[in-house]
Amino acid sequence: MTQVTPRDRVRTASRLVVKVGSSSLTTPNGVIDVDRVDALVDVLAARRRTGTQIVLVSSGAIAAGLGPLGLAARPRDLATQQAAASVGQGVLVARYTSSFARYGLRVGQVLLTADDMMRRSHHRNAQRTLTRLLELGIVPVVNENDTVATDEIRFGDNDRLAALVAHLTHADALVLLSDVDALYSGDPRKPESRRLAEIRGSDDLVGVELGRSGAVGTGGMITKVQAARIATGAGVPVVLTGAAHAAQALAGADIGTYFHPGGRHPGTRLLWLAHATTGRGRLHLDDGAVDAVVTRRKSLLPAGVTAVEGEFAAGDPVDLCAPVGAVVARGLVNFDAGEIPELLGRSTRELASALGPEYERELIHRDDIVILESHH
Ligand SMILES: Nc1ncnc2c1ncn2[C@@H]1O[C@H](COP(=O)(O)OP(=O)(O)O)[C@@H](O)[C@H]1O
Ligand SMILES: N[C@@H](CCC(=O)OP(=O)(O)O)C(=O)O
Repeated sequence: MTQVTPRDRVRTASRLVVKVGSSSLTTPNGVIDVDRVDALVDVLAARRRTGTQIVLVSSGAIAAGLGPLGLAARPRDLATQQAAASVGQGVLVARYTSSFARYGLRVGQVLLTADDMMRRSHHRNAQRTLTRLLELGIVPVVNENDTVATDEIRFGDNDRLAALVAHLTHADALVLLSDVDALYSGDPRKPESRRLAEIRGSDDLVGVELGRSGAVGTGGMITKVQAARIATGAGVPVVLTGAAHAAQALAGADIGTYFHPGGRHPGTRLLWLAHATTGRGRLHLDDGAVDAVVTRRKSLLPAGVTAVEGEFAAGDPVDLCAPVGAVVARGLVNFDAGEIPELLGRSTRELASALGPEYERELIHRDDIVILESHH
């Protein structure tokens, strides 16, 4: 009898998100490595044939645009990166389209921004589209919408985006494929570094050296571990391994690193906010407001705010600080920074009668607040 292992959750998953990094898809001179794309698609198509729904989160737009644009290395400036992504994304999706067509499968391109993951209305939109594509038997090929993303709002790496997509689509598992075959205790090129086969929680990561990436990738191990935290925090197990081991990883073999899922906790739409962004400004709360927001999970009203710092626009993430100054929560604010001073300390009813009914809304809706980990 075969033993049941945690990795059976990957082997038996009926919905999988698979993320593949730039370094696994392109050659160092900035063109798509057709053989490696085909090898990956062979594995995904085989799994698709067993009925598993697959969302492919694929990086590589910028890397695949370098060759066509005659660029020797990944450009530093955002505009040229965006130009490269614009050229490369088309090439990449064309390649996936023909590679999946060998198996009679179709792909659908989905380009997402951080906003699409954060804001309620956009979030539902993305969710609806992805779910419909899967129902139609299509393989969604997801990437960040690099051409419109600015430095501030950009993910920059697809690891965290993939974790959010896994949560959004209620995937059973997330598979992160890279050019390294596992998470190691230190730089994998050093002989003393050991493969970490399983991570059960943050304690297992104490002392692990998370380094930067190679030539074409962006996040290195830091963003992969962050992605694993986001996904496991939403109850989704994660396997991290090399793209060359994709078949074994999907079959639940003891390869790479398996991150055990935690219990699902509410508010995971905002995991991005907690893990992957910083506040664009700060709101200082009085004790009553801290209690309302953190303990009673209420919306933040202007009456409990004593001061505002920073330049931000309605919809931006801001940090919520306790009177002693510690950041206790983060939320998506409903007003521009410049509008807030005249609202401070005033009740919503008072504001509505003085300024008009549109000022009766909360400063931050409770669904748009995430309590930072140390304050749970
Ligand atoms: N502790 C570690 N364990 C494994 N790999 C690590 C570690 N620290 C840094 N790395 C580096 O992270 C790289 C993978 O990240 P990245 O280049 O961003 O990949 P991708 O393009 O697949 O997203 C590996 O090539 C490896 O050299
Ligand atoms: N959206 C970008 C992803 C950037 C990137 O290099 O990501 P990754 O290889 O996953 O670290 C692209 O397609 O080029």
